[in-house]
Amino acid sequence: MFRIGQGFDVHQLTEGRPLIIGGIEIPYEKGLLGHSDADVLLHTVADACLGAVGEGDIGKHFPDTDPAFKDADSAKLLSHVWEVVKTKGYSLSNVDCTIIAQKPKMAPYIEKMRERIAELLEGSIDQVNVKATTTEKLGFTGRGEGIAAQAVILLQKL
Ligand SMILES: Nc1ccn([C@@H]2O[C@H](COP(=O)(O)O)[C@@H](O)[C@H]2O)c(=O)n1
Ligand SMILES: C[C@@]1(CO)OP(=O)(O)OP(=O)(O)OC[C@H]1O
Repeated sequence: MFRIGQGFDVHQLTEGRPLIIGGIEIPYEKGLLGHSDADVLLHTVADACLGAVGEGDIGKHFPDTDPAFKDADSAKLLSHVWEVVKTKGYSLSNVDCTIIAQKPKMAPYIEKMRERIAELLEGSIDQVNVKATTTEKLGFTGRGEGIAAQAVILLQKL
């Protein structure tokens, strides 16, 4: 039995924060703003996982009003979500993600992101795809005001 889920997330770019995407710190003049470390890609994957198993979204599991999640490592949040998925009897078939960012260039970091996501979802790198696109300078991503990410995941019953 298969279950599909999709995720979408956006965080604002601001000065004075590290840029962490897919569990990887990327050298850049700005970082993403959030209650947690604001890892837009791991949040998106977590939401896709929760969607696939009908468990709501990360805001339900980790409220942004809870001080426990202030500056939280999103890898830990995704690991917790993955435990929920496993408890329901599912394993990873594959996940496909897109980062939407005008800058910086993601290409040098994509393989490391795939490795980290595969590790967190207890799969192999060939089960994880990460892409990046600009929006050709259009919209909030194109103006460099924020970064968005989306993901589609397929889970299979163990
Ligand atoms: N932040 C980004 C955006 C894009 N890339 C890579 O560049 C390719 C071309 O992007 P377009 O938006 O012009 O289609 C894209 O396919 C990615 O390989 C990137 O590394 N980082
Ligand atoms: C991750 C959480 C944790 O408090 O906070 P944020 O970093 O603000 O990220 P968001 O994508 O808005 O999701 C809400 C929260 O679950």
